[in-house]
Amino acid sequence: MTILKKEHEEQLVGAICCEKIDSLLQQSDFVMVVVSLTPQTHKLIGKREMELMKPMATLINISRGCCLQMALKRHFYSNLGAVVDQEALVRALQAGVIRAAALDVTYPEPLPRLPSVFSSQKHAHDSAVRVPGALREAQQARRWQRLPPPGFHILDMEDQELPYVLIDCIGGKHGVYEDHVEFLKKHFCLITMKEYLENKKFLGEKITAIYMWYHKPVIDEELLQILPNLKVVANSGVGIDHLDLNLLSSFGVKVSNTPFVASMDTADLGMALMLASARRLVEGYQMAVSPDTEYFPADWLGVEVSGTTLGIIGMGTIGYKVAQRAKAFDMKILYHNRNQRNKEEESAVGAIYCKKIDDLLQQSDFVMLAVTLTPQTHKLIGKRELELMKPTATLINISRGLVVDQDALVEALQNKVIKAAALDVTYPEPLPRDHPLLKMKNVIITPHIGSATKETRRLMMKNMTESIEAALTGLPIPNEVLL
Ligand SMILES: O=CC(=O)O
Repeated sequence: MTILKKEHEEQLVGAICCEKIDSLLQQSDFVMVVVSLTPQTHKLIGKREMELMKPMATLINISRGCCLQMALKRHFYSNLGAVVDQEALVRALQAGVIRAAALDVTYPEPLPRLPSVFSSQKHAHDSAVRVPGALREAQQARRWQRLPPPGFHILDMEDQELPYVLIDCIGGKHGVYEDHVEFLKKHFCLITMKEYLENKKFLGEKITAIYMWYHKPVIDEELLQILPNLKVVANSGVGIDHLDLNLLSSFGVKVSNTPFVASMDTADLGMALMLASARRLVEGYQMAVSPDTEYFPADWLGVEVSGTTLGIIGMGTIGYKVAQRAKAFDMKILYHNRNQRNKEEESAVGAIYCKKIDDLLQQSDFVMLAVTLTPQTHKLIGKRELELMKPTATLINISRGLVVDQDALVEALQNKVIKAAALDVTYPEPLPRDHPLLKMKNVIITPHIGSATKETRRLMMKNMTESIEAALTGLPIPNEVLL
């Protein structure tokens, strides 16, 4: 807040000083508490402050939950304890005043085991302090399933003016999000797979586009044969490895994807996986909430990220955004890519090109995979490549599971050829529940969530709409995937 007084320091990091804490609280999506605990900062963030925060905001505390000296001298500081008023925080989280909290510090430490809102709530096994927002979203998702799909009327005159676009279904686990439907219905007459199957002959002739939301509906030759007027498949996300581009092209069907909107979120997730793996976040969380924890051991260590070497394999839009983020962590950045980036792009992030992937593998502390899955990148990282990596290195995969030879990875982790892995993607997805990767402490796995944020998914939907409209009016298709 008030520490960055000098203008040049502010400019260096692009920080804006808020003289009043209130204005910071009101504007921030994430509020990170980094102050020392003093009598002045004691319970600096209380009920009033939390109520000033956005309902979607997250409070992060890496300063002090409690100060040992103060705890010891509790009789002197009977009303001292922490920078955050923890009781107020619990109430704020329970009431949905703020979305979430992420705490490296609490008072006391560890928190009392049971009963405690931090360890005893219904969803205490989730990897975060309770998040009322997430509960709300789950309830909403359930509500979607209960609602009948929005009506589709073939005879509606207004609908007939709109292009007929095939979707898989609405709502549920795999369907088009219900809150996207209002927007989509302004542009298209949406036909669900179920409706199409019930009226194949009529609708087959009318459908001119497929809106492929997370790989659904599945497109095969049989479907293409029944859709003679199909012009375009708009695919959500970046990866198109689930599509047979040659087959689509042989039917004269164009394809688009949404490579740019998903790149920031995917790069963020790459960083999150790298940090979480290095700092053993998942294990740490489990220790913090375990009913058996009596003290926090001082010999429980992770490895540092700042100042180490990151090797990025695949320097496309996502890889480059990872590099931009890693630069802020003072990392040495190596990259391997089919094509070398130009000098300006390289120096903007301080990245060094490795023409040979082997050089990158040998030098990196973290190897991050951000390539597209193609026949050339299929099992790009196998036994040989893993053996080239440092025994202290971590492999992070935010691209596609099949870029890595998964059996070789299991073996490398078991034999300590490399230290750890953090994977957003595997094959298959999800992994069979008895898969060895699921049992390893040095492996973090997330459920393919690179682009899984509300805003990005909405932007994706808008991109897909633009691509369909362009294709149907004969305009150049934004983000057309070329063979
Ligand atoms: O994996 C996600 C995507 O391809 O966008």
